[in-house]
Amino acid sequence: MSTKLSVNINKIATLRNSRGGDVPNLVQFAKDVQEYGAEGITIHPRPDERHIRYQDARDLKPIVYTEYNIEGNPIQKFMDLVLEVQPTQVTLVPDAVDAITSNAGWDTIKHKDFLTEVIAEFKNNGIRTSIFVDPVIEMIEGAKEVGTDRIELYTEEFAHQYSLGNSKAIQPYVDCAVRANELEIGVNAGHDLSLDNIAFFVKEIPGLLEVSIGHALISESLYLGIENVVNMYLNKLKA
Ligand SMILES: CC(=O)[C@@H](O)[C@H](O)COP(=O)(O)O
Ligand SMILES: NCC(=O)COP(=O)(O)O
Repeated sequence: MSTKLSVNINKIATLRNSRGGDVPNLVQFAKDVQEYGAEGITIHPRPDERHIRYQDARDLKPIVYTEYNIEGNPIQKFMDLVLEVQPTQVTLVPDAVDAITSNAGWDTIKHKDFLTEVIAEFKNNGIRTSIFVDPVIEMIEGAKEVGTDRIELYTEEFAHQYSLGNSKAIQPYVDCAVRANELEIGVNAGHDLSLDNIAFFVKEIPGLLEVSIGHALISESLYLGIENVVNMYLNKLKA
């Protein structure tokens, strides 16, 4: 079993929106990265539509033939969109509306009843569920209680520590992945993963099913080219 690469295209929408037109075209970009080898497309339509717009989620649906992952805080408007679009997977993220980016995982104990209800709604509609969590064992065990198919390990702290030379920061993620595997919860990961840290991360994490990568991948592509970078990630994931 190898780890799938899902390309988060939020930053393409950021660039598009900056001039008010349709360049770069988001749909064409999603078609192209799949052709280059991406095994999924991830988007994160935020309530203020600062980058991905709700209409983008609809426009992308017919052209995503790999895995389609829509991330977001399950406010009613988001839930309605996901149920309408029917992606492969929905990833629930407890974002504050004004957050500059995703910056925390779910408290799966405190929000057990809410998450149980929301997850059941998506699963009853045939959509695979994942929830964004910090690498804390109790949160993984809470994830089992709410019935999610998968978790997404929030990897910002790992990425930051790894960049400082502290590779031991991987340990909580290893422990949580082991526990998730024991509980038969699928393991995804994302946030600040990059060409610098991905090979080490994927080597150490047991049963890693998917990584979703956007900010670093798009930034690296400015220098190395998107087709080249997608294949660099694929090679590191399959090594
Ligand atoms: C949940 C997560 O860490 C990312 O998927 C998120 O989509 C990043 O959002 P921005 O692209 O708005 O920073
Ligand atoms: N879920 C993580 C994601 O989709 C992309 O996060 P990042 O690579 O933009 O930090």
